[in-house]
Amino acid sequence: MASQRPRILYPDAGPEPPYPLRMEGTVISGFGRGSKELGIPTANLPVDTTATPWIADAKSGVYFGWASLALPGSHADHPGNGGKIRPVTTTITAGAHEGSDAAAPAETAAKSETSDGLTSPPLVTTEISISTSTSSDAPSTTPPTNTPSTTQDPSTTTPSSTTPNRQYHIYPMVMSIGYNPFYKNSIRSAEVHVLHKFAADFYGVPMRLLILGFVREERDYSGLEALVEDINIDCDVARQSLARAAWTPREGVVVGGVGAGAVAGEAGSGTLDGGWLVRED
Ligand SMILES: Cc1cc2nc3c(=O)[nH]c(=O)nc-3n(C[C@H](O)[C@H](O)[C@H](O)COP(=O)(O)O)c2cc1C
Ligand SMILES: Nc1ncnc2c1ncn2[C@@H]1O[C@H](COP(=O)(O)OP(=O)(O)O)[C@@H](O)[C@H]1O
Repeated sequence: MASQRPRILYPDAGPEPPYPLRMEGTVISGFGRGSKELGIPTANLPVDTTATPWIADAKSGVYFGWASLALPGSHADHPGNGGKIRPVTTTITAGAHEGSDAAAPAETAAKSETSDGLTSPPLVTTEISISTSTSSDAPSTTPPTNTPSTTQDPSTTTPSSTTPNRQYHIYPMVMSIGYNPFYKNSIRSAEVHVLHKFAADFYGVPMRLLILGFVREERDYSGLEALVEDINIDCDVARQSLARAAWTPREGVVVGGVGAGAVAGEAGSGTLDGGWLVRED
């Protein structure tokens, strides 16, 4: 049963070779189904085997790790945007290896919050930063497309590719690499669900990924609800697996609060080398 899937993967000691794997690019549009059909938006990166040679041989499936985003200062979720961001105290889960059904029921999963980690049962108290926006989902302002674009989306955000000294902020993430057998895609995609509730889209924004482990193979499903249920469990697996010191970056701002004792904005909460995620271009 899906709910019996283990929630913590890999030893506490930290990622094992070939991880961490790195990938970076600019967020492009996909098929527009993530938000609308699944209630789980996914930020797509181009699958470019020149820029990312390892991806040619990477097993299709679900992975977890950390994403960093260089959001423009004008974006509501930019951590430096003091007017829109406030610290709150919340709780997160760690330690439930199996059996605890922390996943949202399939029928409520699409509308329940899956992207900010706030619905997990409590165990570890931490402090996180969240947007004060009351937006219940992440509506895309991008027109629907029939095929995923391979170029930068005409974004509503400020293009940051020309911005010097971009500042990256770190978020936990879960991602899919593959052909989405439920949708029978013919193009291989790399799509990241960031475990944070954003008030606005971030097409065109530079994103880096530090992939720390493999969760499961991609599957076909008899219905949308079963796919959403599994993705919600993937999110739980990522949150709980990352909530250990050796899996949490010691650098930068970790937004989302899954780190071992992590306090958003406080460096040094983990022992993982996350320098690449936040280094300036
Ligand atoms: C964590 C995660 C796991 C996923 N697992 C599967 C899967 O097992 N099978 C599948 O067909 N699609 C899977 N997907 C992909 C979704 O079907 C995909 O996000 C959706 O088609 C939206 O695509 P779009 O961004 O192009 O609109 C997964 C996505 C994520 C983020
Ligand atoms: N938590 C999130 N994780 C990933 N993308 C998000 C999130 N919140 C908002 N977004 C935005 O939503 C977009 C993805 O929406 P989606 O409906 O999957 O469309 P697309 O098929 O174009 O990727 C991302 O490119 C990003 O701009």
